[in-house]
Amino acid sequence: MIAGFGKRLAEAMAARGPLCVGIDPHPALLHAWNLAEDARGLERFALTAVEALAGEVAVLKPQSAFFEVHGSAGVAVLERVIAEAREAGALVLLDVKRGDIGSTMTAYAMAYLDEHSPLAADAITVSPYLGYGSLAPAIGIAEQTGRGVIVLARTSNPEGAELQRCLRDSGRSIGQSIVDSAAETNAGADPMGHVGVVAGATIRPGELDFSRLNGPILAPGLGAQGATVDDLRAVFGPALPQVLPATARDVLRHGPSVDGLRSAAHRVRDELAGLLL
Ligand SMILES: O=c1ccn([C@@H]2O[C@H](COP(=O)(O)O)[C@@H](O)[C@H]2O)c(=O)[nH]1
Repeated sequence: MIAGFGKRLAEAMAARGPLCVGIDPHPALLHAWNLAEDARGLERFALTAVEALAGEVAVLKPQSAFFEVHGSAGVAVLERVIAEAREAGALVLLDVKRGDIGSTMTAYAMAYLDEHSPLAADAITVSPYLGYGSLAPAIGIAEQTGRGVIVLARTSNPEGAELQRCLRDSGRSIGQSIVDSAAETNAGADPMGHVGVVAGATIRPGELDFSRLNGPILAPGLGAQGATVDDLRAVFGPALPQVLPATARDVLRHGPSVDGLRSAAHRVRDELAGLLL
């Protein structure tokens, strides 16, 4: 039986350090790497990032939007990126932020979490805007296939606060209620469950209580969005062992040299190593 995503992620973080690097082929980065803004440029960019990083960091996070923008050729590149990164030993978290009514959610789950799909990653990001319960098909299929689902709770962008900090009747914020729902799903899992949450490294310290989560916390916002390692310490405190800090542009701007990308990732990884001391 395949091990659960929580266990696989905990092992990868212990072996390689807790760093997730995003593969975000922004047009500006393609230009900076002297690549054409087309599917061939995309392919060179993304596979260079895989070559440089897949043997080094715990998790690679391709941003689906930057592949989809190139149509079917871009999606074909994404399929290769997922396969080659996994082959080289990285866990692949596909940042695709899907969410829909349950019956459609099943199709999304089959597309990204079923073993036989060409787009199957180790985990995906999902949006709970249609209700945490609507994500049940993805959560169930992920559990069966040893994969993970990372639910947006309190995103790193400044606009996220207006919705995610709103209080529900229970007095909890929407973001906190997502964390609490994930905690219910993960209860009893060891070392942690397969349902994670997104909580930006940019949010205010003390906004969320992760004490019952028992699952991974994807923390984007490090680097280009302004968050620092000190912010991670302040925001996540005792939950730091579950935190997977994520950064994309801050590493990718050191390409196209494979050594440059690798050194940049190592610098961030080494800085993060001090977090748990
Ligand atoms: O709350 C969120 C959720 C996802 N993201 C994604 O992460 C990367 C961030 O890239 P940087 O270059 O490190 O800023 C990007 O793909 C976002 O879509 C996020 O930033 N915040």
